[in-house]
Amino acid sequence: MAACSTRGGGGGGGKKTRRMPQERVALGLGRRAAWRVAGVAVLLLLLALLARRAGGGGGGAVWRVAFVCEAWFTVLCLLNLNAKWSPVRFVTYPDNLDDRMDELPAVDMLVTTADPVLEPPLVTVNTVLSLLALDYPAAGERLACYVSDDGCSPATCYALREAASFATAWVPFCRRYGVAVRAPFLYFSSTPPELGPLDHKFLEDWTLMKDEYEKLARRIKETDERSLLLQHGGGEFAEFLNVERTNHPTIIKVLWDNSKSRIGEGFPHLVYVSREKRPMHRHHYKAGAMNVLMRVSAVMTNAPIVLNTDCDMFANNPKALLHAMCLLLGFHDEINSGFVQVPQRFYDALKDDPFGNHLECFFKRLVRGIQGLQGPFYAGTGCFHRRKAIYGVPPNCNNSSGSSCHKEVQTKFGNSEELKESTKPIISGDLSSTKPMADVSGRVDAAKEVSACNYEVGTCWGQEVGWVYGSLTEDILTGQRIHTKGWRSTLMETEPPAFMGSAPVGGPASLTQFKRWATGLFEIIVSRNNPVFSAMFERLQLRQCLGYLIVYGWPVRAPFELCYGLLGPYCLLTNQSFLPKASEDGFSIPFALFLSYNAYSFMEYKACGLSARAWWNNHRMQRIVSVSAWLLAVLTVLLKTLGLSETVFEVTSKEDKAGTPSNGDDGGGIDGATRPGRFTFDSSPVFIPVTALAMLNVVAIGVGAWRVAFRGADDPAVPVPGGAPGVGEFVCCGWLVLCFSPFVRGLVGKGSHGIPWSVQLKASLVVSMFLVFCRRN
Ligand SMILES: O=c1ccn([C@@H]2O[C@H](COP(=O)(O)OP(=O)(O)O[C@H]3O[C@H](CO)[C@@H](O)[C@H](O)[C@H]3O)[C@@H](O)[C@H]2O)c(=O)[nH]1
Ligand SMILES: [Mn+2]
Repeated sequence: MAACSTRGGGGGGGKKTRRMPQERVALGLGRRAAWRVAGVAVLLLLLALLARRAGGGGGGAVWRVAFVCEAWFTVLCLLNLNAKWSPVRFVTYPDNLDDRMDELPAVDMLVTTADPVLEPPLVTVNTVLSLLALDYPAAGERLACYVSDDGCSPATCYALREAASFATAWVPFCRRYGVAVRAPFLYFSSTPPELGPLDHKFLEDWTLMKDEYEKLARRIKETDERSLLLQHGGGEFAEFLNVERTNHPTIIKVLWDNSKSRIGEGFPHLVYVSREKRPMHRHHYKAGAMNVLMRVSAVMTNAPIVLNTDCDMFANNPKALLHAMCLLLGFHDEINSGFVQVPQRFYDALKDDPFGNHLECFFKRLVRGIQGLQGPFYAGTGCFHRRKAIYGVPPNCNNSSGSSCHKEVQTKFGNSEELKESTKPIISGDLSSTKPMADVSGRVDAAKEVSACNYEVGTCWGQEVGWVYGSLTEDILTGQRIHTKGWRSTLMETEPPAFMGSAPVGGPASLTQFKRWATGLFEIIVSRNNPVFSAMFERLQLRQCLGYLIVYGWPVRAPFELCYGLLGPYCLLTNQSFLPKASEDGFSIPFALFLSYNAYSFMEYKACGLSARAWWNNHRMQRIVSVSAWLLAVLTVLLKTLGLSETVFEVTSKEDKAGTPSNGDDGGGIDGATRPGRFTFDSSPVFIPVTALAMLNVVAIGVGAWRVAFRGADDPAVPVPGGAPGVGEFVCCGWLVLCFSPFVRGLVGKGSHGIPWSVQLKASLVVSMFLVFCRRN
């Protein structure tokens, strides 16, 4: 690919002195020092423990296993220390953009959906409506919204068409009254805001809008695909007749062309895209869908900035685009903002994060830390990209448009003349010069050409260009590719949060999501995309690379945590120890480590404004996830590497809370037969290891206690190195039982709160095998 020299200046920033629309804020000196000292203290304790083990004192196989695991924990501690060393935050001031309103770049907003059952069309419709109603100067000319439907569902297409016509009233309503939440389901789930005594007109409009939304929601919920096709057969939905989800040509529908059917100031174009699918062809899940949307939007509107959100992540702050512009235009050099990521937030969040998937502490501590290096990871949704960076072009490089490069452009982007032409202004990097094309409807054929499933053959799409293939976590991998080219990224933290989505609830859904993430992350480590290569041979900074390794290291934790978790029960069962005795002076090291590590992570949650319960839930879920989802992910990838299986993107089910707004109960309380915060189970193998570990630890504590009570009775005085177990081993097992308490309760629970007997049976078998193993040793 074209190698470019780095020149300063350039980019979208102006040279005149202007009020800066963003400000970089570092953590106060005192607090930064305190965190560093605390982190170093934990690290020193780990090193002390390792030194003690290396210097003898115990011995035996268990000590060696413990040494290896603790060495790994020390590596993790070091990586974390590196990442969290100098945290940074950006504050944005959209008002300071006032004098540039005419120059703000066009934005293409890309939304993906994949399954009309797991992702009900009404959820997607709310996301799309919230995007169409965003505040932006000349929104009708500068914004366009594209929805990719991998489900190829006429119901989704119909829902979006209805949404477009609802938007003709909804968008002006939002603008007129400065509506705060522009996803109608959420807006209408509470009583109308009080605007003052004179707002009779507002109340009237509000009631009318709510009524219209309820009708829309009902229409969408009541359509089924079959009757839609029968009713409209041959008509508008004819293209969906006789198609299979995995085998169909491209369907593209311009549902709203602002240049044709304009009302008032207008609102963004809306385009429905269902890319071509063929059974023999690999489609690369979301990454493939995003690449098609990139090309379709390129030949239609070609905005230099691209916003990407999942179908359930609605815009929650009407000024989201303006805040993003503060970060995209607010630096003098484009290199600083290759992309702008919004921390994921969840609108229906259960109290205290019972499933450990709200990621709040992750974003506030780790990602802000990384922001002090090269910048946050790309998290898949709520992200503003420069099209140029997505095209694999390094910052401040604009020489790919010369005629000598024509061949190169073709191999990179493919054969479409329209697409090749569209890359020129993008690569030049001038955000304001790229005027969106007016005639969207006239571009459908060009768009179909670039959505064909063999368009990418022989091009750089999926590697050097676009979303990167080869991992189920295409997001972090694509972000890494961008950082590797030398770009930096920023985190956009606003109040209220720019986007809100839904987090999976319950054991099976949460663990499936964690498993998919870990599978994707592990796929990256064992591939040529490993960031260590990028740091060695390209422009990924070393410390940023170490930051990536923290996240990629999640699945690698599994074997170590599993072994470490087995040490306690093994020692209690075989009458050995892997920790110093309470009477020995070495005991103070693991004791202090246990206290200080937990105090440190507890303080992190407190500093993020989270409760003690949230800390505990996350700690507990990390232990559970490590030996369930992470473990299975590692096995899946190993099987894939051996060519025995494929990894599959299992879409998270999005609960349809976007239905007709509930009357009366507007506190958002979720009711239903299962209590939402409690762990639920199904017969998936992911539950077997933790169930087995929970059983094993309970048994081990029992055996150990029995031995203490009747000490010496019939114990053969085996001279085990390190001696019999002490308080340390009991604490380890007890702590694990506490962490696995949802499973301990699940052993006796009923319905979905109980662990299915098939899982219990398999877990008991595993436990029995372990007991036999212990007797042999
Ligand atoms: O074949 C597919 C599969 C998924 N998707 C879309 O991908 C998005 C994310 O899927 P979801 O099931 O919601 O996964 P999450 O774990 O919630 O998503 C996070 O993690 C994913 C990587 O595992 C990223 O792609 C997402 O952006 C990120 O929000 C959704 O909009 C889907 O419609 C597709 O378009 N095509
Ligand atoms: Mn999701």
